[in-house]
Amino acid sequence: MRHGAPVNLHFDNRFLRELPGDPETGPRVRQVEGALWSRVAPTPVAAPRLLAHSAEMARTLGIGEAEIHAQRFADVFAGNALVPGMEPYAANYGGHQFGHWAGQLGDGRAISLGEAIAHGGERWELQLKGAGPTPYSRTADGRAVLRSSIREFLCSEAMHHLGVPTTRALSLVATGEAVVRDMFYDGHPRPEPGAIVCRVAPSFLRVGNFELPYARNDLPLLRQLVEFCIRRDFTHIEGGGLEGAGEALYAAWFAEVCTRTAVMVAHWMRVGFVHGVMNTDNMSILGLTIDYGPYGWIDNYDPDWTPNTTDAQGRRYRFGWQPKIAYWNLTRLAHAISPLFADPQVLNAGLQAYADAYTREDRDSIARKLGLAACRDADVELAKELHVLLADAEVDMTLFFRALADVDVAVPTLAPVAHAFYDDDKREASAPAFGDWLARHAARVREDAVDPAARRQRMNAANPKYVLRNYLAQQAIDRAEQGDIAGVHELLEVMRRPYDEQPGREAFAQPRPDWARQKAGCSMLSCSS
Ligand SMILES: Nc1ncnc2c1ncn2[C@@H]1O[C@H](COP(=O)(O)OP(=O)(O)OP(=O)(O)O)[C@@H](O)[C@H]1O
Ligand SMILES: [Mg+2]
Repeated sequence: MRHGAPVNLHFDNRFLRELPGDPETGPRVRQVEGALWSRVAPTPVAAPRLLAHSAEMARTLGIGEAEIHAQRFADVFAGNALVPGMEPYAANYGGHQFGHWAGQLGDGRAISLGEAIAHGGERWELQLKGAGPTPYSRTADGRAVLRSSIREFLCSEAMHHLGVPTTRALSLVATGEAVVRDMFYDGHPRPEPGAIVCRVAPSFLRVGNFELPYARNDLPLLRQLVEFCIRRDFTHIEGGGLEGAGEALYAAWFAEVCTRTAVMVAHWMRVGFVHGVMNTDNMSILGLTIDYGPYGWIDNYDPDWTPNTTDAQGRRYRFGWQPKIAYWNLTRLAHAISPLFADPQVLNAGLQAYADAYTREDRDSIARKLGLAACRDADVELAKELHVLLADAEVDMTLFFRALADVDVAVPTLAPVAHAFYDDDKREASAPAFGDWLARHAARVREDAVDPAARRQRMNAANPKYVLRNYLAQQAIDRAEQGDIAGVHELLEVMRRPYDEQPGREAFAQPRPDWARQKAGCSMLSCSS
């Protein structure tokens, strides 16, 4: 591995310094006990080539444009070279997958490079996804394919610009190597181009990091991790007069994890995002959206929809269940940390904080999406009735809410939202019901006596014009697989300003075309990535 300093970053690797690690280094697959991480270097790839980067993320890290376009940048973020201060490792975690305890999982293809300290002093962990085998790779290859890397790269940044708490993406690098995948697990493996995304977040700690020491009854390790997480990632709690307060501090921390998770999920529901694999190993302790695998975006409003074909049977991770699944995941975390409490009942306050925060955020979303000054109890019912109508009549969620601002509340009609319907017959059949709902909504809006321009602005800031529709991402992927990366750049550009009207870019704010209804990648995704 080559060393050098092309990319100017300063590292302070507290996770490695302050927490116990695995004495063995390298990728030999193994159970790792008594340790929270294992040193392992990325496996170099044949021909690193930068395909795309996030200008915002690079700026935040203090990486200049000239550095980005040097070959050295692609080498570093493909795992072929290290910047001084980088100390690659894989984290050790477990998880509940589809409701069942799965034992040790860990970073099987993610390799953290270190904790970069930005100019403002913020801490940003840099992590390569697809960087080669680690002790946690089990039977898999440690790699990622281009299609899934494009999806992770674009969605991380799209979510950020939508105001949804998320891990970020700095770069997308082609490896010049093929990766063999059986996309639908149907016995048809084929070679696909490989790629690596460099993800960025203040921390990649997950619920599963806490569950594993609990499952192994390693309480000292569990306590060390909780204390470290508070000290490093929740400094405001630590400084809040609870120093050394043990259980009270832990309980305050748990409640904040719960609150942040509620905020995150409420945003998902606001923008129509379906995560697809809400296993506890994919739940960030910081309340960030993590692991952009078989995720999808709601086209026609359907609370029962999941894009994940691996979950087609029970549809555990369907859109409408996300709030309760997140709650269940938090009960797993509560369980995991319960041995640290003389009376674990205190953790119920944290779970209650989840419920309260979700209700609060959801009501805030309702008010903003419907253009109301504040959400009253009756408005929650109004929103529920709308959801039923949208689902029954097969109406596009994004288009409908965006167009709702165009309905004249003095004389409400269906015309401004008519283009959001996928089916003409269903539109005709549901017109009276929608007419009735729009009339009641308009009457409710009039009660607020808010300036129409201000109301419109507020609605537009909650109802995005542009989301990363599944078929749009797939079109960019199809082009990229043919060697044309421009579609990825174009989508990234559009998704940088999702709430703005962007004249000339109307093609990105259309209903899902018919051909995309049942096409792989557009409505169905497996975990094969
Ligand atoms: N190609 C692979 N090689 C090795 N391990 C893998 C691979 N794909 C997934 N895993 C591992 O399988 C487990 C569950 O996979 P999941 O699909 O949730 O994660 P992921 O997409 O790889 O990563 P992340 O959660 O880091 O975004 C994790 O331990 C993950 O590291
Ligand atoms: Mg994962």
